[in-house]
Parts: sequence; structure tokens; C-alpha cells
Amino acid sequence: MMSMWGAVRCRLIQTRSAVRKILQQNRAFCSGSSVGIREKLLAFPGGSVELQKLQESGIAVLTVSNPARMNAFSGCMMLELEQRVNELEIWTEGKAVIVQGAAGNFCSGSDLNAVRAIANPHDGMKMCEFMQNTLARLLRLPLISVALVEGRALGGGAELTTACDFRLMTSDAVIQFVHKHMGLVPGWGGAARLVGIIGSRNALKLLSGARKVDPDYGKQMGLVDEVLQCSSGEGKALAHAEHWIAPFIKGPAPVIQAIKKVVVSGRELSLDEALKCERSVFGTVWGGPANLEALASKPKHK
Ligand SMILES: CCC(=O)SCCNC(=O)CCNC(=O)[C@H](O)C(C)(C)COP(=O)(O)OP(=O)(O)OC[C@H]1O[C@@H](n2cnc3c(N)ncnc32)[C@H](O)[C@@H]1OP(=O)(O)O
Repeated sequence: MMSMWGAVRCRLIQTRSAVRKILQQNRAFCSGSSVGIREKLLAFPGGSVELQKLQESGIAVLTVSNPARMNAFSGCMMLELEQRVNELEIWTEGKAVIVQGAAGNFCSGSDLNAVRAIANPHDGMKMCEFMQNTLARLLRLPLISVALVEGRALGGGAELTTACDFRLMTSDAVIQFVHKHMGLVPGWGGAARLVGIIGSRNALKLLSGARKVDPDYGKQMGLVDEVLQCSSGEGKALAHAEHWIAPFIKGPAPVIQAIKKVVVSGRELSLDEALKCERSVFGTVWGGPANLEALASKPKHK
């Protein structure tokens, strides 16, 4: 009969092979069809995507920064976002990531100067594919992710909020899928994720009406998880967001990461595949330090 440690080892190997498969898919994308679009994106400089990892709390803060253009995504920022996601994917001590915009504003979507320059269907689709891949990887991170919306989240900025597990808004913030006004539909995966978050009827209302979502409307339709008691640009929102997320990330990083992994598999895989993945992830925490410590302390969950 296989020992407990043998079973744990076996499940660890299964998990590693699942992770390897996902990494191979990501690498295939990085080395394949996106090569041409990377060169084109490089031609649109400006702004940055900054990452600060707070080792003590296990919270990372990802800041989209291009204040002169209301934090619109230049081509270089799209490439930089991908790099930041790469870094977060291998942050084993991390528990959460807060995505915010610089200077009290979330993000006004793609940089319209870049959009004008690559306004042909071929380049548009390649850019879409690039951002879809990056945002899908952001949402699949083994970290609990929060979009902290101050000011405006427009177009691609609204799509970025859907690539996080939770959305928090300051009292005067607005999320708006303005794509229809631009003669577009979301292309960074925002429509598919929006349907998953608020259902197809509400998604249809937001996209076809290009409706402004204020905090009350956002909460009412389930797009927004919490309205923070502060205004945009006041400098208080990040501290409020850290406070909001604290109860969800209490505990050791491997356990928090395992929780996020089983939720991602439940969200994205068929039931059979999700159950398989859940077993593998379970094997990584069963008999692990946090589990043994909890067993030794004879807890009562009152
Ligand atoms: C994926 C599909 C997409 O994301 S398509 C892009 C969707 N986004 C947009 O269409 C945003 C268009 N911009 C706006 O509606 C307004 O600029 C908003 C964001 C409401 C801000 O208005 P307001 O506070 O009056 O400031 P402003 O218009 O003077 O803007 C300040 C400077 O920022 C610029 N800016 C803003 N958004 C973008 C953008 N997406 N791309 C490029 N530049 C942008 C404005 O042009 C303005 O620049 P400048 O001071 O005139 O040089």
C-alpha cells in the first residue's frame, strides 16, 4: 500500500504536469504567432506598468501608469504588463495582487494613438490575442486579485477590471464599456468574462447601452464587490483595499494559492477535469506544514 507521503509525492507530480502543460501553452503563444505584434507594440512607447511586492503582507500592487493619457495602454505597456504577469506567476510567497491606476484614475483603455496606427483587422486581432492571453493569465494567477477602481475604467480599462477576482470602487468612480461608442466590441476577453460575472442579460445591457456603472449600480448587478468610503485621488483607496482583502489572505501563502487554484479550475474546467485538478491541489496541502500545525492545535471552529 502506498504511504501517505508516497500519495502526496504522486499528487505533486500530477500538479507539476498540469502546471507544465499551462506553461507550455503560454510559451507556445510567446514564441509563436505574437512575434510580429510584439514588434509593432514596441513602436508605441510611453507609460509603464509597475509592480511592487510587499513581502510582509504577501500583497503585490500592480500600477498602470500613463497619467498624461489617463493611464491608457501604450504598446510598450501591453508588453510590460505581460512581463509583470510572468513575475507574479513565479511569486511563491505571494497571496494577493491589487491592480490600480496611477494618480487617482484607473485606465482609459488602449492608447488611441496606437489604435489609430494599427487600425487594420489583422493587427487588431493580433493585439487582441496578445491582451487576451495576458489578461487570462492575470485572472489565473494563484493569487487573489482585486481591481481597485478610482476615477474611470473605460474600454480596455473596464475589461481589465474583469480580469481580477474582485472589483472595488471609490465612491465617485465609474466603469464604462465604451466600445460601442468606438464602433467596437470588447476584444481583450472582457465580454466573455463579464457574462461570467454578471450574466448575459446584464452584460448585454452594459455593452449595448455603453452604460456608465457607478458604485451603486455596480453593486446592484454584482459587478462590484465593495464601495470604498473614500474618493478617487484622495490617496486613501489603496489602504482601504488592503484592509478589505486582509481577511481573505490570512494564513500561509501555499494554502491561499491552493484555494485560488481550485477556484480557477472550478471556474474554467469541465467538472471531471476540475475534480481531478482539485485532488492534485489537495495533495499539495494535505499533510503539509499548515495542515499538521492545525491538527496539532485541536481547533474548534466556533
Ligand atoms: C480596447 C478598446 C479601447 O480601449 S478603445 C479606447 C477607449 N477609451 C477612450 O475612448 C477614452 C477616450 N477619452 C476620454 O473619454 C476622456 O479623455 C476621459 C478619459 C473621459 C478623460 O476626460 P478629461 O478628464 O476631460 O481629460 P482629457 O480628455 O483632457 O484627457 C487628458 C488627456 O488624456 C488623453 N487620453 C485620454 N484617454 C486616452 C486614450 N485612451 N488614448 C490616448 N489618449 C487618451 C486625452 O487625449 C488628453 O490628452 P491631451 O491633454 O489632449 O494631449
